Amino acid sequence: MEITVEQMYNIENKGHDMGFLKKFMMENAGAAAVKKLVEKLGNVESKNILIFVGMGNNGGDGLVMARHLAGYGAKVTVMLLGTPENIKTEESNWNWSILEKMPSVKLMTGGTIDFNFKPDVIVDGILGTGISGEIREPYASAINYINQTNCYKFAVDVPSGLDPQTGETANIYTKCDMTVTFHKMKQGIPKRPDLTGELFAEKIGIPPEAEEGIL
Ligand SMILES: NC(=O)C1=CN([C@@H]2O[C@H](COP(=O)(O)OP(=O)(O)OC[C@H]3O[C@@H](n4cnc5c(N)ncnc54)[C@H](OP(=O)(O)O)[C@@H]3O)[C@@H](O)[C@H]2O)[C@H](O)CC1
Ligand SMILES: [K+]
Repeated sequence: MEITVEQMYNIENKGHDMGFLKKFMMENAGAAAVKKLVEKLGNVESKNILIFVGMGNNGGDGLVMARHLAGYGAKVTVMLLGTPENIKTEESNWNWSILEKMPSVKLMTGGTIDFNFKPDVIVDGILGTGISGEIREPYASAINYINQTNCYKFAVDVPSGLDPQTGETANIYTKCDMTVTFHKMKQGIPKRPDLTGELFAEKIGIPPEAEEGIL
């Protein structure tokens, strides 16, 4: 079953109100994404994994992935596309704070695209269901870097720049090898298999009762 982005936000909010906090959804989303990525790649130990993180909860999912991937022994670098004080949500901030206590994860901020290593894997945690309009900097430079870099690319929830509701693309967008969306498939995502690559919808523990009156 495919649902609308509006339905997804309503289900998220109802689940949160039931006590299954967005922080728990984010944890399960990041964990599910890492499970699929590691299943696909096999051993990620010592692999250079570069995670681009937007300032919203798509970025938050990327922050959770960073922590889990460090646990698998990957060499993780997080590029926050802004400054930590401008992280939009409490649940994203919570995960950023954990990473600040983890020397095993390299944190970069501000969005200046300049790395002294070639990534084996890039994770696109830039934009998800909160996308609106032309892609602004530094998100645009990050998307261009991802498309210009030859490595395995993984999209969190949806390739950034692809509208998960309509399946239309913004002025620029990422082209990925795998996409993991959460809870249920959003209507626009399956329209662009050329951008999503292998596509999965993973459950993240939202109570089925959170869909009552919405689906
Ligand atoms: N569905 C679920 O059960 C869960 C979903 N999760 C993840 O949450 C995101 C949606 O998070 P949200 O914070 O609502 O939105 P995004 O992170 O996608 O984007 C918002 C940020 O992006 C900026 N933005 C928006 N459009 C543009 C643009 N064209 N150019 C540049 N920047 C843009 C926006 O900035 P503003 O200034 O506009 O506020 C925000 O900073 C969903 O996709 C999932 O990944 C939960 O984490 C887990 C459960
Ligand atoms: K994304």
